[in-house]
Amino acid sequence: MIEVNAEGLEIRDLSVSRGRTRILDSLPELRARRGELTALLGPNGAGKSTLLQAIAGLLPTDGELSLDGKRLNELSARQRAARIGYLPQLSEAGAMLEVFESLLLARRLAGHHDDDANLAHCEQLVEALTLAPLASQRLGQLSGGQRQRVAIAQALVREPTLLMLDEPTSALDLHFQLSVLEWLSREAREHQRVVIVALHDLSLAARHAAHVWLLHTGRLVACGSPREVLTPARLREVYAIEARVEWPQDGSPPAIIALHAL
Ligand SMILES: Nc1ncnc2c1ncn2[C@@H]1O[C@H](COP(=O)(O)OP(=O)(O)OP(=O)(O)O)[C@@H](O)[C@H]1O
Repeated sequence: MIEVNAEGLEIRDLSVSRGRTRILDSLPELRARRGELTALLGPNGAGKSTLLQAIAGLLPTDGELSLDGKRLNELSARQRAARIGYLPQLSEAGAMLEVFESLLLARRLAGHHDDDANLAHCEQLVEALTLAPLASQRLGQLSGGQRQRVAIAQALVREPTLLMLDEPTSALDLHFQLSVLEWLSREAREHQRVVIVALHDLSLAARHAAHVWLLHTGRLVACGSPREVLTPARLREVYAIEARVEWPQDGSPPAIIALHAL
């Protein structure tokens, strides 16, 4: 029986600077719920990575960030690492490690110390993400898309309460774009995790996200369901594109088609 907990991640009046430059400016109250996939959207330079890094504790912040009612800045580094999984945009770390080894290591670093359970969990995940053919290859020998799938597994294997992935599908082929997003929304639902995914593919976001945060030049432009947020007028304003937005009545997936740049 899954315990439903709707608290999740809460952001209030958040500002983030890098050096003297303010990148995110007073984001108002925002919530990412347990059990849901939240898509973080916005054009290049909008502040998506900055927001994820700030939540992960990698950048100083003003304002409030809490997870299940507990303020993140009051957690120790170890407590944060156990609760939060963060997959950066590009990661080249650990090129000499083998894939399976890297998963075991990620799990131990997140505070899971039962070796038998760790082995069983990693084997299960490798199977589920169809990584078995890559299990004994070194990370440095993988293609960009294969490395990205392993990095997603490294974030998942930690079983964090809050899982954040920065453009996790950027190097993936069409099959894996769909299956990774399906996997992430199932992870959120079945394990009541908070999952936040920064994406550029608006159709994927519309199809898989329960909730969308749309950023533009360091500000929150809109949040809500994909259908509420992703309107042609807003896409014109934020992305400077003319787009066709389709929400079919027959249950087929939504589509957001960029027609031309303005
Ligand atoms: N390490 C850094 N030092 C200084 N400024 C930075 C740094 N990283 C990003 N910025 C600036 O912060 C702003 C937001 O960048 P960020 O990477 O958060 O955007 P993004 O929405 O993730 O963009 P993209 O879609 O291109 O990945 C940009 O103006 C960028 O130039």
